[in-house]
Amino acid sequence: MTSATNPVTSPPVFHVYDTTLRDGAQQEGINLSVADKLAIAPLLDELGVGYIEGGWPGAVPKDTEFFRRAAKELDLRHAVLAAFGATRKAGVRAWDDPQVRALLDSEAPVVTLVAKSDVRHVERALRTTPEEGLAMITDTVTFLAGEGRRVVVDAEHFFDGYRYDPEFSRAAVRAAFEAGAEVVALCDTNGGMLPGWVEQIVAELRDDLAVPHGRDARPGDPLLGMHAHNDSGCAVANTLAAVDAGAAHVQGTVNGYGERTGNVDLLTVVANLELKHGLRTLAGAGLEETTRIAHAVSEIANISPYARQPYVGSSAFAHKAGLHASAIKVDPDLYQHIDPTAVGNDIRMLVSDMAGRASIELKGRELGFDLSGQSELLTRVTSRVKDDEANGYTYEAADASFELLLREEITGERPGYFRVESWRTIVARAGGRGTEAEAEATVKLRAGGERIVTTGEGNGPVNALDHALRLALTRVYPEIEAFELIDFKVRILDTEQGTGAITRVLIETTDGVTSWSTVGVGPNLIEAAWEALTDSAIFGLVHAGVDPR
Ligand SMILES: CC(=O)SCCNC(=O)CCNC(=O)[C@H](O)C(C)(C)COP(=O)(O)OP(=O)(O)OC[C@H]1O[C@@H](n2cnc3c(N)ncnc32)[C@H](O)[C@@H]1OP(=O)(O)O
Ligand SMILES: CC(=O)C(=O)O
Repeated sequence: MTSATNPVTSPPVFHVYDTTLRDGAQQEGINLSVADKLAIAPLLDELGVGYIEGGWPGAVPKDTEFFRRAAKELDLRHAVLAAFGATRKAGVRAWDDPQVRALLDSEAPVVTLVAKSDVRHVERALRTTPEEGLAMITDTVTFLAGEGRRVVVDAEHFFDGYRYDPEFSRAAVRAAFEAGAEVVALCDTNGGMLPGWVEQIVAELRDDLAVPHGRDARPGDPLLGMHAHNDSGCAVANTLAAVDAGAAHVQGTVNGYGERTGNVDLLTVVANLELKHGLRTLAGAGLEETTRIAHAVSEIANISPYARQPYVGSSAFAHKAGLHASAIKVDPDLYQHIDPTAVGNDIRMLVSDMAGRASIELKGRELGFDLSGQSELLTRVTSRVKDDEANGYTYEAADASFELLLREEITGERPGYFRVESWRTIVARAGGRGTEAEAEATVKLRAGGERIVTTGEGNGPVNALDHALRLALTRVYPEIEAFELIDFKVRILDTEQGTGAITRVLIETTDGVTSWSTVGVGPNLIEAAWEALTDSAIFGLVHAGVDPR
């Protein structure tokens, strides 16, 4: 039912070229250390890309160091390293240009040269003639190929240049091939192309230069490649259009990191090529490791994963609408374009006011409860979820609270770890504005056959309540010590009845191994937080396998 097909063709020549460590690092907010790059490269190799562009040695000191250490420390099984740099400067000889020499010194087997292929850039940015612009390409490629390096040329601004003056852009690509470049990657540097334009230009250029179509290419043939940016939101479509038109080399970055709106997401491109086009493009662990590797790279880059990222995002196979769930119950493929396990991802059911009984049954299954055939229970839970959500709760962001609700409906009661008698909190400020507030909370509860009264302090009322609750429960349930509150979100909601605002609090707790989220709703922040805190403690104890004492 899914539109995916199994990989059927292994083209004799097809390059997956990763530039996360170079172009990806050009993203605002990313700053990769040498150690970060040395940690990401093996992940890319494990995925099975053919090329890892490590950076620009000679221009960026960290990148010079990366290549020095990579030669000693990396043991790549599938990928080769590529050093990125520019063609020689205008008016100097290639071997005299220190930046060209730095590319040789990097000892990378592949050198990728950014070359101007838009005549306006040659004249206005390089401030030289078209003839010298072409000579810069010819000389630099000839020199590096003569030194035994495999050369890729990134034809910068190729598409914009071709639309303005096709003759010069074509001549730039021809010059690169004639001087010995193995691949010329056509760059949509400004990211403004549309798929139809790309397809037409690549096809035209391939015909003009007699470059074989990717599907017919043999080792040693000149290859065209695609390097896309996402400024018009078409980077993936443009890359696929280039492949359709005969490109046999795709460049991109993990998670689409890159300048401005990013480079093309190489993971999406590869998943589309493998699962939709039936092309085997990866040499290593392959697609099933994609989700893990996407998240590992985002962890190292210190960028939160994007939930709605195609294929690998946590929402990529998350289903919210009740009607979807009812069909998924029959056959998951009815609402999925591929089997998520093909890319190492998983289906998830979201519980909300849009849920139906099928959603609850499937969510229950996900949580380990078989609710099939329990029609009355499913109806009860569904309507309780809808009522609660109308009152401000949100279960799709609080799986743990939903599980407690479900357990309560199944057994008729909440797990009885403790019984709260009362709680209160006060905030005091010693001086005026700018002085630190101090909060204190007192909790009275019954647990383990005793009455426990504790006082906790904190830098705010919720923090003080958390401390007091923990102090009380730890006496009977020392397991609580491992729990830590890691996220706290507050939202003020308007009630539908127009009786004023209510507050919703979502908290995330970890035991160091897993984490869980709970929700609380109340007329103010403190009451809402108290509900979320107590749910969090109960859920943590249930999942630690602790019996009520
Ligand atoms: C499209 C892309 O994303 S390509 C990758 C871009 N990445 C980066 O820029 C990151 C690393 N860059 C750097 O460290 C610096 O910008 C450097 C070292 C490359 C250049 O910095 P500087 O030496 O200070 O040069 P400056 O900024 O003054 O000017 C750039 C020079 O490169 C020349 N140049 C620019 N593009 C090219 C090119 N494709 N080929 C050859 N020369 C080029 C310019 O004409 C100018 O030459 P000039 O010094 O003779 O005037
Ligand atoms: C080379 C490159 O990164 C570009 O043209 O976008």
